[in-house]
Amino acid sequence: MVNPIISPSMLSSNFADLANEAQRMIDSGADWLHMDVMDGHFVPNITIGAPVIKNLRASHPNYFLDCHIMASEPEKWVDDFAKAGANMFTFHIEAAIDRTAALIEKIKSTGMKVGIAIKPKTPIEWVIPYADKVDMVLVLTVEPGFGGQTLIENCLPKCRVLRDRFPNLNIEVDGGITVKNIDKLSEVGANVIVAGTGIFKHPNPSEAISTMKASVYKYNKNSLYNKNSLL
Ligand SMILES: O=C(CO)[C@H](O)[C@H](O)COP(=O)(O)O
Ligand SMILES: [Fe+2]
Repeated sequence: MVNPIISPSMLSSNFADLANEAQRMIDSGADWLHMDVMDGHFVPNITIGAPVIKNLRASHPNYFLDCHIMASEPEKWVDDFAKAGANMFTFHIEAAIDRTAALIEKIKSTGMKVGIAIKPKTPIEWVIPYADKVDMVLVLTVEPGFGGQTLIENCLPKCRVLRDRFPNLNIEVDGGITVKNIDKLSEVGANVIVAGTGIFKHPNPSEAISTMKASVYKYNKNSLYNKNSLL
């Protein structure tokens, strides 16, 4: 298995002060920074693109930028994100169902890590054929597009299916996760935790991050080790 990783969603930060907000999360114990990229077409919202990643990379060379690409044509953005300094490029399989293998290879060829994301209503069977070819699978636990939604619990069995079949896979969960429900995610084998509202709106973000990390350790302590660390 792999390491517990906490990746605060910068969607909940003050974008006008992004560099300081990112630093605040790292100082609070974040392992990665989750960057939500929305194109206004795949999802009904627009956020940031590669220029923002480039500026954040320039001011903070060592941060792991975990880019969640909610775009209808993910292949269009691979080179821009690679040049901008993204570490992980996670695309939605719903946007690339007929060309998933080629897209995985394209992302790998740039040196970025590859993730595949699935929406709540997408069956887990769609990603199983690719799970041993990528660095991470992202199981969305809300409909993508907005922060601050409620966790959809019927997404959780997908993590258990993946963990049982792929003990060394990074399984990321994203949407509606807080210190109150983190144990449910840890219990089904998720090891990469994204939280926006659950960290930024917590009175003590550093405490929220350490509570989430402790939960992942607690439920997976017999199988967690460093071998496949992405850091
Ligand atoms: O991908 C996302 C939305 O599409 C966000 O990463 C996610 O919703 C995080 O925000 P919150 O923790 O507030 O739900
Ligand atoms: Fe996200």
